Amino acid sequence: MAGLTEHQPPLVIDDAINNNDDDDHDHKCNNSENNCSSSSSLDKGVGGDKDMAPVSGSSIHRSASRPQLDLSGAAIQGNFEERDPTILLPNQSDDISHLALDIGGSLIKLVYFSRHEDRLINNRRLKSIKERFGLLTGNRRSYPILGGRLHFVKFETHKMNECVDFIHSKQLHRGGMDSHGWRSEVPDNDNAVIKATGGGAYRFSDLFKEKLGVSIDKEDEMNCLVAGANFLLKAIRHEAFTHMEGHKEFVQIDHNDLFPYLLVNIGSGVSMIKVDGDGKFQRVSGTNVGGGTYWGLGRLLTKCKSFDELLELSQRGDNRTIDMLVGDIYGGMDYSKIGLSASTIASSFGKTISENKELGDYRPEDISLSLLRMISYNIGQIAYLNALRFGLKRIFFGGFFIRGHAYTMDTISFAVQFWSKGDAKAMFLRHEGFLGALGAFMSYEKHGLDDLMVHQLVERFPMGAPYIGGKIHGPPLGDLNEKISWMEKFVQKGTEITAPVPMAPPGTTGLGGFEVPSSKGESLRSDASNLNVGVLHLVPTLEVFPLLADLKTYEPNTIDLLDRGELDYWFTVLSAHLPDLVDKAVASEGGTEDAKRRGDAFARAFSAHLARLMEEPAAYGKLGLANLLELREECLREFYFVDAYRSIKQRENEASLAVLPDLLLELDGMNEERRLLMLIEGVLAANIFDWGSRACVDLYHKGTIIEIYRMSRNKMHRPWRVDDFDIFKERMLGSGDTKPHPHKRALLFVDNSGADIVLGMLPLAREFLRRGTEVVLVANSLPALNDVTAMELPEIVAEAAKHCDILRRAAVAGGLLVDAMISSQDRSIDNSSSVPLMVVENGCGSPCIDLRQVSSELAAAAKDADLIILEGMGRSLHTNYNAKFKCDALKLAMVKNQRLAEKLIKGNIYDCVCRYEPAS
Ligand SMILES: Nc1ncnc2c1ncn2[C@@H]1O[C@H](COP(=O)(O)OP(=O)(O)O)[C@@H](O)[C@H]1O
Ligand SMILES: CC(C)(COP(=O)(O)O)[C@@H](O)C(=O)NCCC(=O)O
Ligand SMILES: [Mn+2]
Repeated sequence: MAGLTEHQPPLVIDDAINNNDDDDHDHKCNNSENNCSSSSSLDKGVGGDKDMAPVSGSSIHRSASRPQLDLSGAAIQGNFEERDPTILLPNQSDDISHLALDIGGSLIKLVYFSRHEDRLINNRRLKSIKERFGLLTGNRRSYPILGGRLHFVKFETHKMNECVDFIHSKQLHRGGMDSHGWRSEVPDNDNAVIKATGGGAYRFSDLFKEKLGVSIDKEDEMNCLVAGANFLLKAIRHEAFTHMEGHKEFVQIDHNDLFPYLLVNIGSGVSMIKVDGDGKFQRVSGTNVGGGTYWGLGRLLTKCKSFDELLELSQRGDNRTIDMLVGDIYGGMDYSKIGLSASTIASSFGKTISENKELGDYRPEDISLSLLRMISYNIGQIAYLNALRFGLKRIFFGGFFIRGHAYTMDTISFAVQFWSKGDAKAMFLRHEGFLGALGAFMSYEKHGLDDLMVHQLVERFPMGAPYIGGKIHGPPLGDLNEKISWMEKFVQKGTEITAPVPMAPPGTTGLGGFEVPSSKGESLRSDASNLNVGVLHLVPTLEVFPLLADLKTYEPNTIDLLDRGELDYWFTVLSAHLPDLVDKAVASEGGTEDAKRRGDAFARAFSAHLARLMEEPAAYGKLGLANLLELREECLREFYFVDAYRSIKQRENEASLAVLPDLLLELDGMNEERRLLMLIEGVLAANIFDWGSRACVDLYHKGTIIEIYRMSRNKMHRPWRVDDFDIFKERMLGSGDTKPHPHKRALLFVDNSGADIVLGMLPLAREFLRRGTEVVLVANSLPALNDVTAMELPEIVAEAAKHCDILRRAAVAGGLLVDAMISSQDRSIDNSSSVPLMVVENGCGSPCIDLRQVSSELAAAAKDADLIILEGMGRSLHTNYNAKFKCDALKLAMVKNQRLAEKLIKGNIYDCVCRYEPAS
């Protein structure tokens, strides 16, 4: 649709409990043998149809802990004999709840929320776990917002008709509010009310009534700006950042120390608001020289057709031809006595008076830059003066004038820094232009957004849409086909993918002067501001892992990609892995034409993200290796690759289960001490099955799964590179006559499918069970590489339990084995005679884990745990290697990457880590 001047990715609000949702309802899954089955392996019971891949539950998850596609009631449409028949997803819905507008002098900002029906939890394992940990008994708060997304769109105000058409085409105006403040599905909208703020709420009130039949409920603009800013600053981890000399840094906001601050909203005009708390504020100043001035004057002086064009021109400008500099007045010298360098602007546009030149004699590029600097600097200065007036140290800048533009932010920051002598700080917001609209949205009563916590929001990155900037028809995540064609179109505009956003430091002289922007690229990329904003999913059930020793100092990432060498290395590794991954992904969906198209689009989208991050590592927030690895998984899901390694996982599970009985027999013939060593060795050896590691994948060509496993075991010589085994053994077995009490509950964070889980972690779990320690297997909510998921574990455990009484009784006690397997009489006997073996999902879909955001069931399971075992590179090295816990912690991994081995443990590839840290 032509009316969209630019697109902002949606703030996605979603829910973990309800296995429902997705707005991509018209995607057709064209593959009969794959994942579009309507029932899961669990629903079928253990030992069910082996031909069905044990991957999905009642829904296919697409984002961490957030189910995306509702497959319930899925049915083949048309001829069953046909190859690749279309499957309908009748319950896939995308009903719209709220719409709020901010109609400003230049732009209309639109925020709308789409939600999804609550669905029943029909997963037995989940139900049993939730019952066990009291998660179904009403001790959680009830969340009024469950499932859905917040979408952000903007239009130019003079194209109001297109905005109205957009609202109409999406039927965003239909329906009134129900008792929860939600839009109810009433067909007629006589009483429908839309919240709106900004001057246009008054100006266009009649038009809305006339064209859409809705009334506008006007909300105070300042109120909305403040509400929007407070929400963003409290609820989003990487919302605010500083930007100085091309360097962007995220600011951790302490919620208890947020107020007071100065909010400077640079829209058409500029408002400066002193904010003292929620709803407590005062508009203390403003200036009429704002975004409208830049856009208006700039248009007149340069004949630019769009704001972006004007901004883009400034990239190639040199303001020295327009501005009168200190050096011009002082014969090329600094005026150092008062701290002014020769390149300081003495008078904006000052040079244009003295020469005998017409407008046409000046380069539009230079004019645009002078204008941009004049206005940005002026606003920065006035903002600082107001901060000074009220003793405020922090100034947050919002409004669409900023547009994520590096030079604008640097100029403002410079002004604040220069005049305050470093005392006050300019900060910017990633959702810069949507503060008012968000505030209007929040003014709907009982929406539940205002008491959200940081850990309940998961940020994802927008795919597809951001890359084509202006000409977008709807929210980027709306429709798979559209998404793919965006990526396809993008190939034609190929250069833009890698065209750098000019982010190079402008280079200040340090004395108040700026050099010209040293732009790397030819143009301002149209998606520059879009890509700064991630997609936010609200997952009300996420919690902080309660066993973290100190949340404040916890940093999940071991490797900080701000180190350029590291970033370059991982960029190369992930790029090199891409073709292979695409092959696997396409094959996992049956290798159809549709799958190939999606595979192609995925590769492009992921490459584009990598390229973007290479240019600006902080584009999406603070970047660590875990974020990159997660981005890859999210990107796969974005293009509907549900589980790229599905068949590999299945094959490896089967091969490993076949040799498990022999292994258990061998272990049972050993004494305790030897057995414990063998078990830990076994975990480390089996961790070699990692399809994310280039080196390991190369190895797999050299033998069968079992041969590689044996080879790996045979190479397990102690001491390992990090070897705390003896301390761990002492805690487990004691020394001399002292027999320590067994742990009460162990949380085993498992990693890969196949040998890793079956021959490594399950036998270890069995040892704990044998010793009377309850075991909780903690596995991914969503697939990531070849990692085993919580959904797949019950079936694996059931298979293993066929050969092992300890596992069987514990699995029964833990509610893992379903009725089909045993009679209820057996169950009651078994229940009383074993500690339970349980499975919980961890709340994420990545090979790494950020323990600030885990599933509520994991958090509940952690309450009684006194030992945690983190296994695998992703969970115990890339993330959490330095994490400290309130309980005993064992970190086990084989290092399958040479660079990491050198850096982290001063060792080599295939070295092992057995790090044990007693409770701190
Ligand atoms: N695509 C765009 N079209 C027009 N103006 C834009 C665009 N992107 C950024 N701007 C800048 O943003 C300003 C509007 O900011 P905004 O926060 O929306 O304020 P308002 O509510 O007054 O419209 C414009 O005056 C212009 O400087
Ligand atoms: C993605 C991984 C962390 C998974 O490792 P795991 O947690 O399974 O031990 C690992 O495969 C990895 O770091 N790969 C990097 C790429 C490479 O070395 O080729
Ligand atoms: Mn793994």
